[in-house]
Amino acid sequence: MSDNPRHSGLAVILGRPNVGKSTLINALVGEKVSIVTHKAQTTRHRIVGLLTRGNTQIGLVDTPGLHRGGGHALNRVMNETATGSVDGVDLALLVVEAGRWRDEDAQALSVAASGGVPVGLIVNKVDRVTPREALLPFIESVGREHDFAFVVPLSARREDNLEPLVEEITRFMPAGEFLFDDDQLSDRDLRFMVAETVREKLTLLLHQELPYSLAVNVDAWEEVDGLLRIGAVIWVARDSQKAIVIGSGGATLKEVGRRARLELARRLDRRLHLSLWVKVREHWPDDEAAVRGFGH
Ligand SMILES: Nc1nc2c(ncn2[C@@H]2O[C@H](COP(=O)(O)OP(=O)(O)OP(=O)(O)O)[C@@H](O)[C@H]2O)c(=O)[nH]1
Repeated sequence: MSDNPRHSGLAVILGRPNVGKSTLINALVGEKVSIVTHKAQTTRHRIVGLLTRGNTQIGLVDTPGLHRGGGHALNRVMNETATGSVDGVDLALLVVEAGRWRDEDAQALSVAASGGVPVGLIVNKVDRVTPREALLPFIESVGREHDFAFVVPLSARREDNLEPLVEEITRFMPAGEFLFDDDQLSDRDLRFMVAETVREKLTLLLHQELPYSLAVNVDAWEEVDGLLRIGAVIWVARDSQKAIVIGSGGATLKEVGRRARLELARRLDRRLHLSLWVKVREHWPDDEAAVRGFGH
């Protein structure tokens, strides 16, 4: 038995879109908790992934990417979510892309620093930089932007150099009982996980044509004799998008349902039936009430 006291806390992950935040969280937690695609703006929700190592439990808070401009209500809500997510955490982690520092990175840094907590710098995608020494001038120049608590260069995609990051984060977790159950991977409920899985399959299948203006809402959930029946609505903004989501002869929607069902049956470890409907709600990304109603 160890007498070491437990430590538990929250680390928020910030960074402009596409720097690899979701990939990093997935690599750290070792389970898919957030969707990853090649497109920016896929992470719209605040997500907590949990990492428990020995006596320390780290809650990772994901944020939507920080967007400039914010003409759409959707962007505004996303920026507010990102800004609010630094409140009440123990550590902020700023993720940047090796060799690329942009205005949006500076913006993300100012959000990270606004909480008054230590900010650690993560330089991701180092696999793209050869030779490795070419990284040093970049790290030095970004280091001048803020008094960072630490700097860890890594590759989230290749899961390279993650351990030093976990050690650094661990140093900033305050003493205290675990905030979450040991085996809990995500604080989001199962319905949310189902909605995200459906949205992910749609995003992957419709890559070029995909409207960002797409949301998934689980509205039926019933378990009878070991069979889980789930119903979900895919909301789109226009009739033309509805046609794209359904596909010729319903093929696209059917394939989305098939892929989502297979993955969910495996993850939830039970038999399930998934029904999907497509509904139109015009211009929902411009409608702040609708955006909030969808849980952003
Ligand atoms: N080469 C390389 N690519 C990476 C690495 N980490 C992530 N990527 C890629 O970068 C792209 C964006 O990754 P995401 O994890 O979706 O980025 P994000 O910061 O969560 O993006 P938003 O959801 O838009 O905020 C994906 O194509 C990833 O595969 C890495 O270490 N090396």
